[in-house]
Amino acid sequence: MADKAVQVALRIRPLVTSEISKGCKDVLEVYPDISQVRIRDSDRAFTYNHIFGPHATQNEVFDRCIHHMIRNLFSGYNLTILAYGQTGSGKTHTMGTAYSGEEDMGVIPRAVSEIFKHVRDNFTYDFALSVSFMELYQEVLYDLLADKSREQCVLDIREDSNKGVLIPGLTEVPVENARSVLEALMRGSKSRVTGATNMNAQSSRSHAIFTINVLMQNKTEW
Ligand SMILES: Nc1ncnc2c1ncn2[C@@H]1O[C@H](COP(=O)(O)OP(=O)(O)OP(=O)(O)O)[C@@H](O)[C@H]1O
Repeated sequence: MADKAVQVALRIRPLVTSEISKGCKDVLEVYPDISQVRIRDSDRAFTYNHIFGPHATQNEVFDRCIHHMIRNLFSGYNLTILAYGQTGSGKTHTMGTAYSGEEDMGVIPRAVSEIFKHVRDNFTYDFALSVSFMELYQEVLYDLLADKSREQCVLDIREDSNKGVLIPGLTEVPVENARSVLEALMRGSKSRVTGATNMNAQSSRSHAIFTINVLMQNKTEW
């Protein structure tokens, strides 16, 4: 597991309509066999664990990068899926953070469905799952699942030498099925700050962390 503890995938999104109308062109050449991209007309090349070209589907991304890791959760490992990239590069689309129930689902809704498949198929353990959702905007942390006004949703970040980083007061919503997780995801997404940037008319303008906590206990130990 150690050599695979961190995997980096590159996803190249297709040009969006505004870019096509400005005459923008793709500048990356993909070499899937060696997991490499090269910048056209240059000698600069970059290698990743996985590369997805502009035509890759949401399903391919999930299947190749995430699906096999979900089961590690049930062996007690923490799993972080982090999307990183400049504004408009496709983080929200890939993660499915702005899930509305209609679009081609991104990573989070697919991961949620997979987690509940494991829970349903496992008869040895009892499970208690909960979710939290927070947003870091201009160095202030907000609780996206608290039923309060925005000003009352501000959270503190504290450090504890034993427990690491703590967020006292963060709302944790107990969830019993995939549907209730996705409802929490949609509810929290609506409270996020959005605005337009030069690169993205619907930019999120913040960092968001959606956490699923899985507590499992052997039925014979109760
Ligand atoms: N793989 C893809 N296929 C088709 N369209 C995509 C893809 N990835 C992103 N897009 C589109 O590109 C635009 C920008 O994507 P998105 O909002 O996900 O970017 P972002 O990285 O979250 O930006 P920001 O940091 O500004 O919030 C959106 O219109 C989105 O629908």
